[in-house]
Amino acid sequence: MTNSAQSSPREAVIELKDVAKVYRIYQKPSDRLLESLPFKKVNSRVFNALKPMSLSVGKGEVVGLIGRNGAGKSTLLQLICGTLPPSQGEVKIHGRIAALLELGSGFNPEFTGRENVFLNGAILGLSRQELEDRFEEIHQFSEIGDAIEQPVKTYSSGMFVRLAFAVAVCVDPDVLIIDEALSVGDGAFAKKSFDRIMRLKESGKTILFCSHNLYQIEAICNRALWLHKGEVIAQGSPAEVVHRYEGFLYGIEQGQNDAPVPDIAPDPGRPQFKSVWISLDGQQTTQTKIPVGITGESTLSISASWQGNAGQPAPSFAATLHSSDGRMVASAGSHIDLASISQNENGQGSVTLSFPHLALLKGEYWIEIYLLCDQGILFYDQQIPAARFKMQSPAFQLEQGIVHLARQWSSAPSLELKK
Ligand SMILES: Nc1ncnc2c1ncn2[C@@H]1O[C@H](COP(=O)(O)OP(=O)(O)OP(=O)(O)O)[C@@H](O)[C@H]1O
Repeated sequence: MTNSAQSSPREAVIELKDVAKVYRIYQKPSDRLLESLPFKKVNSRVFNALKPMSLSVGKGEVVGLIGRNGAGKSTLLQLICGTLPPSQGEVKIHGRIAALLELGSGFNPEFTGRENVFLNGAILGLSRQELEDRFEEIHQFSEIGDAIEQPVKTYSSGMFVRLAFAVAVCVDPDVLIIDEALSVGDGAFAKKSFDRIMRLKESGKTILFCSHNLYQIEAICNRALWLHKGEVIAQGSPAEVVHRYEGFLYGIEQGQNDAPVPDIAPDPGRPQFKSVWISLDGQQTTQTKIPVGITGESTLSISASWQGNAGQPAPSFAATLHSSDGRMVASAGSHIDLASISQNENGQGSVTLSFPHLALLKGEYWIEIYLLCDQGILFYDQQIPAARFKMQSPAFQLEQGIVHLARQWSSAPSLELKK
């Protein structure tokens, strides 16, 4: 892992050399105009949204940008897309770049959806004929129906996203840039979009996206880049970078660093939890905070029901177990364990995950639960915490740590141990 410029061994499709973005901040908006007048002195200060950085992204790489709000992720993506000019340095892109940045950016509000498809496609370098050939696919993908003939200023934000997404993925881009777009749109569309992104990834396209969803970064990317206050703090394998970043966020929660952690907001329209219940040794409890202690012999079960979308694959269910200091002790996901999850034709289903002989040592714990897409990457809903409980393990009273591991001992009255 490194925090300096990193060049990819693959053929580079994105190259940034010493690129920086500086904003001048004025006390009043009118000061910006006044400054252009000769001999007029106004108060302003310089803000480094992105400090000088170099970056090389190879063909077929999927790079995830992480960092807190205001870290410079969108700024970096906009510099790469060319929608923002750098204050210094050079940006080189080899190939066609399609981007999903701000909602509706690149669309002319007065033009119809159809006209915007042609305008956008032309900007991306497609000929009229190529666009005519692809128009039906784009229209179908967007699912906006007759609204394609209406000016886009009449569109809802959902319709905007659908059309923008359809254009971006159907124009056969070499590079796809996505600013948190994986989390927009309703359940069925988000899933379809996500599948399309995975297809682009599998076909060797280069993808750059930013997300606050660290699990998604680890699951999809082959490189992660952590930005903080306009600077690259670390880049390298997603598992390592996310681990370091999580440590930093954990420091924030403990008051050692300086800001709250952003939450993943569930979107309406996506599969959602309906009810969650906990059972101890088969006895259902109505409380999600179990007041009594659980011993190392107990079986703890967590059950959940959900309302999903009819005609969509059943979601995946995952749970994480945390100790009272916030550390994740264990996790389980139906997509990892290849557990079968079923739902009815109306998209309703339920699941129970049991931990027999819960071998945790004394202390307080909590469980978080998640509903994800069938591949276990796209988040639909979460409950944090879903349950809190206290372990009492009289049998292991003096043991220290978090978990009681099954063990065997051997000893010999000599210096030789049996192999
Ligand atoms: N036009 C502008 N003028 C001045 N400052 C700006 C301008 N645009 C962005 N900034 C500042 O640059 C910094 C980086 O912003 P950016 O949007 O890139 O962050 P981000 O990491 O994408 O955050 P988020 O996760 O909230 O989207 C922020 O402090 C932001 O306020």
